Amino acid sequence: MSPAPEHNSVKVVVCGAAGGIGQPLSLLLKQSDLISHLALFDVVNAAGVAADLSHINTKSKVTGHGRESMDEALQGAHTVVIPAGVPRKPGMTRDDLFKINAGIIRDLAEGVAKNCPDAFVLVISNPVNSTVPIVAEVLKKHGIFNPKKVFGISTLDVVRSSRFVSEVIPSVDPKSTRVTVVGGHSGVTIVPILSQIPGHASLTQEQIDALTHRIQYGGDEVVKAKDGAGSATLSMAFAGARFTNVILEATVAGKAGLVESTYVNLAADSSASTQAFREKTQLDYFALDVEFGREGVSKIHALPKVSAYEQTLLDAAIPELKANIEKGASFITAA
Ligand SMILES: NC(=O)c1ccc[n+]([C@@H]2O[C@H](COP(=O)([O-])OP(=O)(O)OC[C@H]3O[C@@H](n4cnc5c(N)ncnc54)[C@H](O)[C@@H]3O)[C@@H](O)[C@H]2O)c1
Ligand SMILES: O=C(O)C[C@H](O)C(=O)O
Repeated sequence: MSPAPEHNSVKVVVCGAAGGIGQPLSLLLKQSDLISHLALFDVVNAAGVAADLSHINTKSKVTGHGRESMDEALQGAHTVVIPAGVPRKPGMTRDDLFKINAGIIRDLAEGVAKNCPDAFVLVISNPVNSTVPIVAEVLKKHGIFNPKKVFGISTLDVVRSSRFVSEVIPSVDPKSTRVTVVGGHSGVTIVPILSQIPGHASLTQEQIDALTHRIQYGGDEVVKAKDGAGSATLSMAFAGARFTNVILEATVAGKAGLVESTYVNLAADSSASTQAFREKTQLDYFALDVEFGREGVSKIHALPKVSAYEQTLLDAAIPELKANIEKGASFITAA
């Protein structure tokens, strides 16, 4: 077991820190007392963003690192958060981003292997269903993959679910109601388990259909509204900071019992129930509720009881997810 990091030696790196997500995410992370050094890496304008944030009177030191200094940025990191890469424009799927983002993620994962092999790696860049397997395969190639420490941030699906459900069921408080969202992070692979939320019985099937569709395609709503200027950035920064803070609270502050849905390698939990699920689905990655401890994943919660309707959603999600995972993994293994 690795020793708990001292609060004054927790370096968090944001890769893609000058982007639409990277800037507000870095701003939110600057507010954390658990971070002692916030390193901002980007191929453009990292120094400017870092200079700006460095004036905020919170605990962390802020440094900026440009194209030539990725190694310096990543050196000794505790946690690496990755929103680097291109976002969608109207008419594109997340998978259309693979051509450009796969190589960016591979190179960043190589940087992690070289400079901070023990780091927690939190991937935001799309297509998440494929970029997480890319990171894992690079780390496996170097013999350092720890499935308890690599995550796809699917928190935005959870955040949207809580908000959208509260608009339909007035008794639901969007802040305190956490909806379990499983599967992956794109279209039909996003499966919200609405049958488990309080007040579900009051929903008509038409409302369940509409809510499910809105959660699965919430990203498209933003892409359409931004009309060519990108995809969700502010809500993603909020979701990304929420997930990063959970990781820091569990691994640095030692807070027990924290649970968040995240896209994770199912080898992270060797329990019979997780391995039976892996066997049944034939999937190596799946978003499920995960409980965190000092070392990262402490437990992957079983898929909750699902309704017949949700089972049809899962049946549609699994083949697409499988193809997405294979595409990401083979980008490294077949190279
Ligand atoms: N997981 C999610 O729920 C979720 C939500 C929203 C967006 N995203 C994804 O996040 C990614 C970023 O979105 P955005 O709106 O911030 O895009 P953006 O274009 O505004 O910012 C991306 C940043 O990455 C930087 N970058 C590019 N290549 C890099 C490299 N090799 N190393 C370091 N930095 C590099 C760019 O210079 C830019 O500053 C996209 O792929 C998008 O699809 C994911
Ligand atoms: O929709 C996108 O492309 C960005 C992100 O994955 C989202 O869900 O908002």
